[in-house]
Amino acid sequence: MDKEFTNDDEIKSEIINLSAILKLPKGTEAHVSDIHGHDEKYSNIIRSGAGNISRKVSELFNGQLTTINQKKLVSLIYYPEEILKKVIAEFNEDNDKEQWYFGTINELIQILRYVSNKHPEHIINEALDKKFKDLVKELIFNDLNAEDKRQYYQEIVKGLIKLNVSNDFILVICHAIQKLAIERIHILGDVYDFGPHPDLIIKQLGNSWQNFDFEWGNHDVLWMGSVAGSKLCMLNLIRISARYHNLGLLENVYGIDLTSLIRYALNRYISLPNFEPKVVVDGESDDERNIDNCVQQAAAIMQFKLEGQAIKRRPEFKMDDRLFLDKLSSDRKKVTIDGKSYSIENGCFQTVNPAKPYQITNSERVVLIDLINQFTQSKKLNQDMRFMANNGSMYAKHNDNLLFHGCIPVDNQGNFVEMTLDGQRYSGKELSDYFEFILKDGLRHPTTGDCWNSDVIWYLWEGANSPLFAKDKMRTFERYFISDDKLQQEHHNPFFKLSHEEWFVDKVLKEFGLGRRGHIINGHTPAKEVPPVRANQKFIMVNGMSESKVGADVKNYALLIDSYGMLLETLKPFTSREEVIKYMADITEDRDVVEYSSERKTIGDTEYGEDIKKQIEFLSARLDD
Ligand SMILES: O=P(O)(O)OC[C@H]1O[C@](O)(COP(=O)(O)O)[C@@H](O)[C@@H]1O
Ligand SMILES: [Mn+2]
Repeated sequence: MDKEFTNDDEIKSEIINLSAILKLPKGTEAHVSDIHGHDEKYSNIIRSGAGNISRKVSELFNGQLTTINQKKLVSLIYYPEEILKKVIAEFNEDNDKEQWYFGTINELIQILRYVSNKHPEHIINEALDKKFKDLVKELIFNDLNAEDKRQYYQEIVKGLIKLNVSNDFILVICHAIQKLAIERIHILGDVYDFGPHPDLIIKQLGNSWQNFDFEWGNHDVLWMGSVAGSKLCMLNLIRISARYHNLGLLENVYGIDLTSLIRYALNRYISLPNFEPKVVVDGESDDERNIDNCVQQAAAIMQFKLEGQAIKRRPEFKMDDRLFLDKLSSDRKKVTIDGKSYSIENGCFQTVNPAKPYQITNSERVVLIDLINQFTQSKKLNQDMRFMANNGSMYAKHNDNLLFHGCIPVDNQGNFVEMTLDGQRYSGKELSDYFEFILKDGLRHPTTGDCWNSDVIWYLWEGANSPLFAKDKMRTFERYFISDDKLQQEHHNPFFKLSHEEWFVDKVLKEFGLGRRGHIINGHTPAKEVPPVRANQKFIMVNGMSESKVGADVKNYALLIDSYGMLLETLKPFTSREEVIKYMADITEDRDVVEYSSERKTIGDTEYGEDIKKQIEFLSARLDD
């Protein structure tokens, strides 16, 4: 309890206040996923309240404002700085401009009032910039349409225009609407990957007004694992960064000097078609493409070697079928897999010693030591990864719902898969708990040597029983070198097939101590052909934003849970901030009700409400003393 009370009256007043909060409608939660480092896309989601703001606007103004005027209002709320400039520049007459201010401020105040009605006054106070706090509150708590108040309101707006502060006033209201539209944001993994600025997402969250939590994704683990000292996590991360022309993030943001790696890569490798970076970036030079290509090869080969060592060190991971370097033919043009010989296309195995294929060379060792020291010591990387670790978990339970990135590994019958790790058997919830313990422990005790923590953290990236990877094998080797569709295919854990069945969802919820009225909400897997809502509305797959990786035909979603139920927002493909502003594009393409109850949920029905009830009990006990 933070507050100090000096007398019983103060305690009584607090009890009354807290009891009243319990009766307010439950705040809106937003679930998004797979941001993959695209900060502008993330910002677009936050500014639009994950679709909640346009919904509020249409609820309020359908029948009053045309669709185009609603659209203009909505984009003003999302990007007030830019849209204001654009709109104001279009007025020739002062009178028109004045009328616009009158109308717009009135509409914005109505929206702010609407999104405020769920929040206790102290939250509204926090959401408002102190510059105009009293004035805005005066307006939102009054009915401006009442005859005697209209005059009063008009004088206020006239004053704002006369004193030339109406733009600032609009900014304050728009920002407050953005803040109050969502109470908590759940980020279902893969904040990091190939996108240009995951660091800016972390920065935004650091200043976040909303409550938030991460449910880590497999890519996040690569980044956290690198800081914990896992060379395998680091090599995968570098390989992917080069593949998507994103090494600049490491160099410019995280201060990792890649000189030794680049020099080594250019020395030992020449560009190959199978290592062509997967994106073409405006203004990128041939030299840069060559670097991306060769670095990818250098990282891939070191990865395959160190993977071989880890697989042999850890038989319990059961990954022997991922050992390839000892199955190359002597001319390195063929590889034997499951007794069958396959042609290697564009191999780059010149540093692989046939006698000791998993041994790294001296030059590789020098590069690796340089890099892993830098990764574990980068101040900024440490800060951001600790932020991810401290605000995240393998899964979260929130108001009866179970949230995670990928899956809970099961067999075809839906039995939780057992793994023996460090002499103990784990499955289901306990397996996830164990992985979380190891990841956090690894970050608390970073070490660049080959240790248990590092190996387990790497397993989380690509092991068959990793809840975050959620597939059988990561076919990196096959996808680079063997042109055989079947061999390149990765198969999802049976969890996904079973996720259509209600009994199975109930079973998973039970495993995590949750009841049958809960839901499973996850990300990771783009819903291409399959519906995102399954198992009698108990399973919702929110794949937020990975269309840039898997193609534009994949739908993006955000799930909103408010006091009435659940809404699935189908998000429009995001191009860029400039385009969104230019076309005044809304975020939502479609909106589906997943669950609706006319009986509104209150804060009293939530976990936050449970905390408040405990506080009330505690305070009441003090009164009885
Ligand atoms: O498209 P790329 O760059 O080849 O990456 C494919 C790899 O990414 C993964 O899909 C993992 O990334 P996601 O978590 O974003 O799906 C692997 O399963 C797969 O091998
Ligand atoms: Mn993922």
